[in-house]
Amino acid sequence: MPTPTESPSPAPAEAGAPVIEFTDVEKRFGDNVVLKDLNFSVARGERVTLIGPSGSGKTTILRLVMTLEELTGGYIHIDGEPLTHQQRDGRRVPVPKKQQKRLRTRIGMVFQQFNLFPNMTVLENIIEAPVHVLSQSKQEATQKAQSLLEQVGLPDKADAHPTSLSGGQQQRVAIARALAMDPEILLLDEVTSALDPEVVGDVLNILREVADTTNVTMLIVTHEMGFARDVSHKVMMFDGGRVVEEGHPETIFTAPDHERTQKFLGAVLGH
Ligand SMILES: Nc1ncnc2c1ncn2[C@@H]1O[C@H](COP(=O)(O)OP(=O)(O)OP(=O)(O)O)[C@@H](O)[C@H]1O
Repeated sequence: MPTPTESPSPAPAEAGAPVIEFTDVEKRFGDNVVLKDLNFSVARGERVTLIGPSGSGKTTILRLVMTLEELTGGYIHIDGEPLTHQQRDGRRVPVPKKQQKRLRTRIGMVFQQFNLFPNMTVLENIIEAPVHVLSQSKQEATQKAQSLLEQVGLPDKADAHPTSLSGGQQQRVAIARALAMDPEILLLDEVTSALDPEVVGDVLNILREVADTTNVTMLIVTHEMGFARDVSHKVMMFDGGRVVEEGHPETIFTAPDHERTQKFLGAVLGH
């Protein structure tokens, strides 16, 4: 198990078919082409950090996987199944909504701004999807929620409302809510960017533990390069809507003579 100072070993070679696959993905907002002919794949259990200049489309990639944005070109496959569009008789057509919904239940996302339901208690936030989407009994979902609240260090907050919690506490609830669905894929979108510096470490340690103790596939957008280095098997750098560099974090973060890497690290670290 990696300690916080070690990088993880490469993802297992037997990982097999990709669990996330982008094929010729294009995303445009009006005339603004954000992603163009984007191709990459992520193996099962692999943890990949996306880095790149502001506006390069990192968040958009996560939101496309979560089906929060409409895919304007190309294909995304989850575990070999088309997520939003497929080819039929040489044409690109949408997949049935039911299929999209089913695949989506296997994906969890934690957002920069927590996105908890303010009118629900912490417990209600966590059990909402397991009960309504996975049809778990309320009792089963509540039991699991309690254990997740312990895992994130908030065992006595089940009845609290999100607004009465600090940012760090809200983010821990959001992590518990994502984990309550037992996701195969966890998307982390700058999850510490809205937090006070003194609580960032606590939240990252919870996520380190998730990385150490589960086989969940992770796509991570973060400015916390220490965290990225500790948990990622791979770092992918984006620019101009494409992957311009990828590699093991040790290679990417420590290549002193690599001009482009240094430029990107400078950009993300604000140097
Ligand atoms: N809902 C939207 N409507 C219009 N344009 C959008 C929308 N969401 C994102 N964009 C545009 O897409 C581009 C990529 O945004 P995105 O947030 O994915 O970049 P990012 O790499 O995550 O940036 P940052 O590091 O600053 O968070 C930007 O030009 C942004 O303005």
